[in-house]
Amino acid sequence: MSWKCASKLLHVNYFVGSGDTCFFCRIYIMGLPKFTRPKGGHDELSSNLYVANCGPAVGLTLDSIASAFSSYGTIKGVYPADESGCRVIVSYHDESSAQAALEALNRHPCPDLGGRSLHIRYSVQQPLCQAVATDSVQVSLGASELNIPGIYLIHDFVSAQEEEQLLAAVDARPWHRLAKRRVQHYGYEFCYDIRNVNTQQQLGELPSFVACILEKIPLFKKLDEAADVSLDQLTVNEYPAGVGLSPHIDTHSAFEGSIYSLSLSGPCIMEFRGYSDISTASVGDRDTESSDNSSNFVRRAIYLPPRSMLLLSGEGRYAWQHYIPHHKVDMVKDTVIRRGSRRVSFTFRKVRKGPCECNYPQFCDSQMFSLFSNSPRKKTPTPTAHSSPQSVANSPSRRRLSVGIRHRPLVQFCSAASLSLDQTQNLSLSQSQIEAKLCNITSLQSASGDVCSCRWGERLTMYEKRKVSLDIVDKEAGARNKMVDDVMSS
Ligand SMILES: O=C(O)CCC(=O)C(=O)O
Ligand SMILES: [Fe+2]
Repeated sequence: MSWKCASKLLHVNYFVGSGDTCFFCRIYIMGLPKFTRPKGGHDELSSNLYVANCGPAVGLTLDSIASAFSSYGTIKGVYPADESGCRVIVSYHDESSAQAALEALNRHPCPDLGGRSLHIRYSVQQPLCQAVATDSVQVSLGASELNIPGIYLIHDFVSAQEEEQLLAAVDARPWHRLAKRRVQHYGYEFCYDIRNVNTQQQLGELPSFVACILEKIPLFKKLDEAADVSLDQLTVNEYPAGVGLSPHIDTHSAFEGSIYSLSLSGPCIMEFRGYSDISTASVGDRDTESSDNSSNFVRRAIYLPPRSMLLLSGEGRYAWQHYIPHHKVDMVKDTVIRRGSRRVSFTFRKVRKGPCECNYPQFCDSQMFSLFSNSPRKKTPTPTAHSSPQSVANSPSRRRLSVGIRHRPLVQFCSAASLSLDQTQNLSLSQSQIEAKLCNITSLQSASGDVCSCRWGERLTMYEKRKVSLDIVDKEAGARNKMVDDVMSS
């Protein structure tokens, strides 16, 4: 029996049975039901057997196992029970065959399987709906089906041989361990605490082993006008099987428009979360690891097979969060896939030298300030909700009052000014002093252009939660304007 690989009809017939690994994708295709590991000491009679000490990892092919067990009845199939390679499910048409096999083979050396002693129990079938995450969203196989402006996917961007060489190259270099995954940085280091790069410290050119990828980036030129920018930052992520990535938008001020992400070794589902009404979203919502107001979001998902290259640009890059659900099993169309191996991604970006001037100021850390200033506004998507930041900014009585800047500028500010967070309380600085301290936050400006005081108040305790605000309050305007605050925190 052969099964079709879910990676888009390309790898047909590389499965000899359900549960095998696709030669190309290294994913398990589970076209048939999943079985639970039997619990407790009392096995319930079943037509399915859970057989331990048996499988490809101990030198037994699925075919040889099927042949040995077929002496006791007609077999429906033999499937890996998990990713170990040494536990399988043998499924019979009837319970009596399973019972006969269990009695004959359990804990006895099995001559047809090299004398190996098997540990056999009855196994129960798990309903398909339990095998797949229940919160799943329909997964697209291509970018046009995904239908998010600015997101493109090219399959087979690198060859299998290039993939092997790329993996060998990074595996020969030191990994930096994060909580759930390992990373390597080239060009510039990406600092996860401030979600930005340290532009003062260049690590060097991108390594020569990625030349084969950089050469092909202009292939995207037809799709994305920014495709010929010279990319200078690379983050390599290694995700163990089933490990994902939290929702985020890559910091606007850190990187220029286009972001390229090459998937290697294993597949994943990447999900995207956009606001159903983009105008009501704000910069504070860029990173929502803990909050999940799902009714405001539109969710989409795309299947990223190994060797595919994803491009995030335009709206998809600036206004949609992307993330990888922590799933070991996903549903792609009507096929259940299991993430059976690590996934290694190469994410290429171009470090931004000036402020971001995108058309999505709601999500832009460079432009957050100007939402509240008198300066002429750039073209932005028209807001409709009357309580949106834009409408506040455009209302004369609300101008020149307050600005909220999240997390990264505050940390940058404190470290540049050699201040502890406590010292920022009631600190008085001129606008130019602040600008100078804030390094590359060149868009920072006071609405009135006067002396500002950096106030640091009740939100200090939220610092740990990365939701901190630095409020730069125009002194002339006096106390913070409550309405602006309300909008900021809504
Ligand atoms: O692993 C990936 O493909 C995405 C990585 C990513 O989004 C990031 O590093 O910001
Ligand atoms: Fe990202």
